[in-house]
Amino acid sequence: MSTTPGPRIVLVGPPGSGKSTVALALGERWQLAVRDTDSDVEATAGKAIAEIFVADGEPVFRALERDAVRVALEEHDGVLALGGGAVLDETTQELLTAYGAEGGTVVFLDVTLAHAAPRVGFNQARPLLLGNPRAQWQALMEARRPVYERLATVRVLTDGHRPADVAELIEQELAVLRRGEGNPS
Ligand SMILES: Nc1ncnc2c1ncn2[C@@H]1O[C@H](COP(=O)(O)OP(=O)(O)O)[C@@H](O)[C@H]1O
Ligand SMILES: O=C(O)C1=C[C@@H](OP(=O)(O)O)[C@@H](O)[C@H](O)C1
Ligand SMILES: [Mg+2]
Repeated sequence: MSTTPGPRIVLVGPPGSGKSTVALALGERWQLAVRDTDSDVEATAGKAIAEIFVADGEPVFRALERDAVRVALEEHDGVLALGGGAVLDETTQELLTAYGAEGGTVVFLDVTLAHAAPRVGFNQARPLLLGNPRAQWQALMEARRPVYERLATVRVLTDGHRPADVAELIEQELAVLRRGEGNPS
């Protein structure tokens, strides 16, 4: 296993890719603590994300999120799930690039619209998807895909896999990478 300081693994990807759920599955599988920056932001703000968007606006949410990611990368050593848009922040991009370069694992949980749609149900809990949720999701995925791909050290397509199976796929991918680097697992 990696001796890189910071989280054992960081999950990125669009809403509905399963970051929060797969983080819990990985935590269970590896017996590691699980942290989610969306929960950290809600705890700091004392309100739900949708409420922050409505009452304070997206820029306030993004600033809270930037701080939450920085702190979690510094002090969390288990499984870390980010919010889907966290990677758009430049500081966060720099931190994740450095983390990856030092041997950290950033997994891009990929998913197609057809599989993301039934998962998120496109309800009120995700304020960015209000209006025309499918079109919004597609537009944000198109804009973000290059960023997810650039920052990730591993990509796993989650279509048709249950969360526990995605956790297993991630473990398999990491084992393949370790073998490629000449390290016995
Ligand atoms: N691989 C999966 N297959 C089916 N449903 C999933 C999968 N991953 C997550 N879900 C469900 O989809 C919803 C959104 O998952 P979540 O983990 O919150 O995604 P994210 O954090 O990436 O937005 C949840 O209801 C969750 O139970
Ligand atoms: O994609 C985004 O910009 C967002 C994704 C959400 O997290 P999930 O990706 O965990 O749903 C949450 O951070 C917020 O609603 C904004
Ligand atoms: Mg989430």
